[in-house]
Amino acid sequence: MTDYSETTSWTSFLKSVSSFSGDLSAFTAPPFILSPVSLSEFSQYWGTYQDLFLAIAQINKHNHEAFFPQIRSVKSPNVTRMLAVLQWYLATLKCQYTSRTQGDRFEKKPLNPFLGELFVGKWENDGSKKDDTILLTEQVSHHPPVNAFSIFNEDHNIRIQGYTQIKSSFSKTLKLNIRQNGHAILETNGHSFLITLPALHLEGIIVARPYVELEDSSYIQSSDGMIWKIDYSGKGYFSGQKNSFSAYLYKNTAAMEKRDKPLFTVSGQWSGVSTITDGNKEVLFSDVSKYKPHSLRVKPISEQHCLESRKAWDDVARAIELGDMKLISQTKSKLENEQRQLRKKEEAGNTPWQNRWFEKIDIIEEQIQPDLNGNTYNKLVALSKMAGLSTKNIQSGQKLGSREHRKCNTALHWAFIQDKWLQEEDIKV
Ligand SMILES: CCC(=O)OC[C@H](C)CC[C@H]1O[C@H]2C[C@H]3[C@@H]4CC=C5C[C@@H](O)CC[C@]5(C)[C@H]4CC[C@]3(C)[C@H]2[C@@H]1C
Repeated sequence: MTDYSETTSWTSFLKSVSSFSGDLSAFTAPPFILSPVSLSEFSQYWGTYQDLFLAIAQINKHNHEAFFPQIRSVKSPNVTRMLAVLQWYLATLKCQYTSRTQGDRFEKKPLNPFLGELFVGKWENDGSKKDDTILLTEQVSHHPPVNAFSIFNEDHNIRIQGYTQIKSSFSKTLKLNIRQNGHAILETNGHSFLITLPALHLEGIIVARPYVELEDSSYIQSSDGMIWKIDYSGKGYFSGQKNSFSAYLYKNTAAMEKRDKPLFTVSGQWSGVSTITDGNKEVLFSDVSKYKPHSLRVKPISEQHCLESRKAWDDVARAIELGDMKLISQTKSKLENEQRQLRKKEEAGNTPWQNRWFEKIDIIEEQIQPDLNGNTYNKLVALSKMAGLSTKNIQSGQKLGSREHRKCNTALHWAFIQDKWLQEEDIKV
């Protein structure tokens, strides 16, 4: 296991980050900390556990008791569905935040997606072609960097869409703090769920072996009224285990605010084993290592469009794999100059870049009404209202009436436009 912490490149890098706050891409980190993978690939983690994702769509009043036989007090399909959503969500956290640090690997700096960068793929499930789950991601903004995604399975009638905009800063103790604007909205068979994005930070930077730790709380608000509140903690938080959490299911937000007794409490490690209170017993709820991750099928680079991530970054990725700093900066500058030329041309011709499959929705100006039967953005307004959460452009999961909510007066969000995908002619999955 290589120890980079004593290398001059890492110590000088640490000196440079201590005055850092702002856009991660403003950094030239040493080659060993650069990842050949673009950040536009990270939205795939929402779909990696296909079995758990599709199970949410399969629950109904006839079969719901079969899903958590070990939990005696589950009586309704809605509660079963909320448990299945949490089980899938916990598995996505393991993917999102630990899949790159298995074994002796450590977190690296992903490539910073260019405006319009696309990453598409599919999970081939057993059934018909229509049973494939499709992943579409698009870098809808470069300043600030925003990645939007849509994952859908037609046969199972389940889809999730959302976007994330990360803001980063280094603390005095060289912890890299990451806050996310954005959200995810899951919809299936008339039920919808608003999922807020957790805050995180990177530990282990001093010793050049960074890994992610989640912090604070996030929420999952169901259109059925119930809400999960998930509190994160880790190693060092009152000497807890790393990747720890406690999730509380309330019948609605009022019960959560009043701190009524939760319907269920699930706790443990989101990257491992967790248990659930069932009456006065603790029973196993989830062991993420038992679930089969599904790898995403991505076309070979030779068949990809020039806007597709792995094709566009191929030269840079090879240079990073060679660890050749000169070649890395040459190939990166080539791509970045091409992008700068495009922006200049658009500005000169007054032809701004057109987003491909997503468009910006102004929740405030367009006065979008809360409507659980409306389109995804009526649902965003309705679910946020149910959860008492802000829909403004602030960190995900902040309460209405919070200082950030009062200080911000914009509410611009990114919506997936299905018709734009149906009319797509150049990009194949
Ligand atoms: C100055 C920045 C720098 O180079 O620091 C080097 C650090 C040692 C590496 C920091 C990088 O660590 C990566 C972890 C990435 C997050 C992982 C998962 C997710 C979830 C996904 O749904 C949205 C994106 C997000 C939040 C990633 C954001 C970017 C992170 C923090 C990378 C850091 C740059």
